[in-house]
Amino acid sequence: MKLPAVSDVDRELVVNETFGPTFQGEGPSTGRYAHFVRLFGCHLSCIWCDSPQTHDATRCDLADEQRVLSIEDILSWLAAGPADLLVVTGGEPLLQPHVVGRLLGAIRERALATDIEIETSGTIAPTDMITSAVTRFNVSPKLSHSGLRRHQRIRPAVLRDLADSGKAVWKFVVQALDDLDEIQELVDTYGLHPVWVMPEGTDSSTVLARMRMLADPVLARRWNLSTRLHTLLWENDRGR
Ligand SMILES: Nc1nc2[nH]cc(C(=O)O)c2c(=O)[nH]1
Ligand code: SF4
Ligand SMILES: [Mg+2]
Repeated sequence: MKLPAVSDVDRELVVNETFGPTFQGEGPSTGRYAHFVRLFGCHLSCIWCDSPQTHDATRCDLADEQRVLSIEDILSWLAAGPADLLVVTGGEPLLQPHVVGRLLGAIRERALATDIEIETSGTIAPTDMITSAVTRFNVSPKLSHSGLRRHQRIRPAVLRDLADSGKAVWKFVVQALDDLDEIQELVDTYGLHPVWVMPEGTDSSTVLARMRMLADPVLARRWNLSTRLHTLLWENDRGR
């Protein structure tokens, strides 16, 4: 019997941009030398989304923002400038699970990155292949200020899956001090640990002001505080 050929869909990624070297700007690896693949597409629509070009046709010309790259294209790009940390972000990277799994497997096989992180909203469960390839999931469950309904942004089974992977950190985007109570409820309900709190903001003065507002209250809860280093350094520049 003739086996079906692997479909193109399994070999090709829909990408918004690749960039680096730069620094990982968020979460536990902040400051690390890093390369980024930003995948196209997101099923959510957070009011304050800082990457609308990945999915929001009302704000961006999406035809201009997407390109189809093969796994080999990305491997060649990484081989040309060897990565220490590869960050796969979006959009929502877990919308392309099969091809992302194959890509990450190939990167591991060829040792093209020391560590791999995925930035995800925590609303789509990762495949086993992805989970075994990554160093860490930086999971950002969205709070009510995202404008999303709770059932869109909080998927209990997915949160449990990610927590069970042993590779998740929980990075919450915060605008105001009241948001910390909302995080606490999610942390207590779903057993989320460790917690990272990160200010929402796409300009350095907002990020700094919110970090100053958050510092003591975050310490009081024994949580971690993330900056947005790329925003402090380069404001809202694309490809940084
Ligand atoms: N430097 C830098 N670090 C980042 N960490 C997460 C990012 C993202 O857009 O998900 C990001 C980004 O866009 N730039
Ligand atoms: S989940 Fe991320 S990419 Fe999607 S709309 Fe929200 S902030 Fe933007
Ligand atoms: Mg960003």
